[in-house]
Amino acid sequence: MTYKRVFAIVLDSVGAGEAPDSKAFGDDGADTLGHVGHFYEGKLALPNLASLGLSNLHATPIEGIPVAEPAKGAFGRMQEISAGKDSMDGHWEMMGLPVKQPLSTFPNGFPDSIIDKIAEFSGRKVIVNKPYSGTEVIKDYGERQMKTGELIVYTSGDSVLQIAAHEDVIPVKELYRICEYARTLVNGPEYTVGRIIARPYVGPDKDHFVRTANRRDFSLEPTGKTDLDFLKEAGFDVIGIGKINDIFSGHGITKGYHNESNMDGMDHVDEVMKSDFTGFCFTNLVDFDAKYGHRRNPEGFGKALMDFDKRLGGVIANLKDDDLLLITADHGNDPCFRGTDHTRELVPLMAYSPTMKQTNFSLGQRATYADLGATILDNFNVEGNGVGTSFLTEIAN
Ligand SMILES: O=P(O)(O)O[C@H]1O[C@H](CO)[C@@H](O)[C@H]1O
Ligand SMILES: [Mn+2]
Ligand SMILES: [Mn+2]
Repeated sequence: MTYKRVFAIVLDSVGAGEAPDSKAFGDDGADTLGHVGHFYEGKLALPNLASLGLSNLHATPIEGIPVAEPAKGAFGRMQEISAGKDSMDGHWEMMGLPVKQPLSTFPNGFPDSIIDKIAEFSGRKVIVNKPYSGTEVIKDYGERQMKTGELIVYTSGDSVLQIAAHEDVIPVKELYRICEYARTLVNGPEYTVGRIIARPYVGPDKDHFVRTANRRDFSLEPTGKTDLDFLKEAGFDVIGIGKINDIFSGHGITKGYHNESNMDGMDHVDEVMKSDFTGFCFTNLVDFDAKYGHRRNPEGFGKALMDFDKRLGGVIANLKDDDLLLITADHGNDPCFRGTDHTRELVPLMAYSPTMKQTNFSLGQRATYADLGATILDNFNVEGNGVGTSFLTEIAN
């Protein structure tokens, strides 16, 4: 074992620029970090991410983020090989299970065969049933739902079936039950949907509706073993923070924490860092994506990055000699791009330990996100499914 504890933090949707296949997704030109930096005209202050090589790894330096000379650790970018660009694809691929078969998407809404069953099960009429932004859909249909108790079902460019419900009209527990039922309808073979997402919200009227932290993702069961399973079976601790537990349907996780927000997530990271464990702590911070990326709000996105960066300073300071920190993302969500969907991009990769031998070097452009999990398995001498190439020797202490 090289490192006793490995911490990976996924900055959900913080893409690092165009990927070789961006065009095939209609996303050529997307660059989440580059465009947020440009929006801030040099005032995006991310000193800790910068010290780990955030600008070094980008094709050209990000505006306002100095190239670290030298960078504290190793840096690079990773390319996605999964068919989709959703969180599930990204996280599964990081853990050695790329999603090779495209999952079902519904640009024209879900077929009656699915909608009718949801209506019958819930005893509620289904409305909307088309791609929509989740904050817009409650603005447009929330007041109606408060009167009628109908279910707001919508989707996006991703393989997702989302159900929005006012917490006072459809209690959260009932919403979860409906989502669990909807899950059973789309596990294949006809339709295979990545995630059913419960989207509860509160508020008196359309100008004051807010979505709550009771969001829950009901993912497809992993279609095979992931690196998390291999680690757990080998007796290591596998701690999931944020929607990690949901994304893997609890598989391979020994302890899970639900996040209220990015800052709450970082509180959990701090708490776990203070504990003694041997294994892997996997964190997802979703606010970048849900609150700013899909909302095409570059200002909020940059602010969230700066808030994270402040907390990162504490994490770096608290790392023990045998801790390894990895920072990456699951896809892009360029807040300056057209539409409101995720963007196919390369993702950043930063690796740092206070004791790593070699520093200030590039890990290059990794051919798959699975290199991350392969490195973690290699660190713990655990055999996996052979997907991905470990870069442990390069970052060893
Ligand atoms: O618009 P909201 O509800 O945030 O939904 C977004 O969140 C989903 C998961 O990231 C995406 O597929 C997109 O639909
Ligand atoms: Mn995501
Ligand atoms: Mn998203």
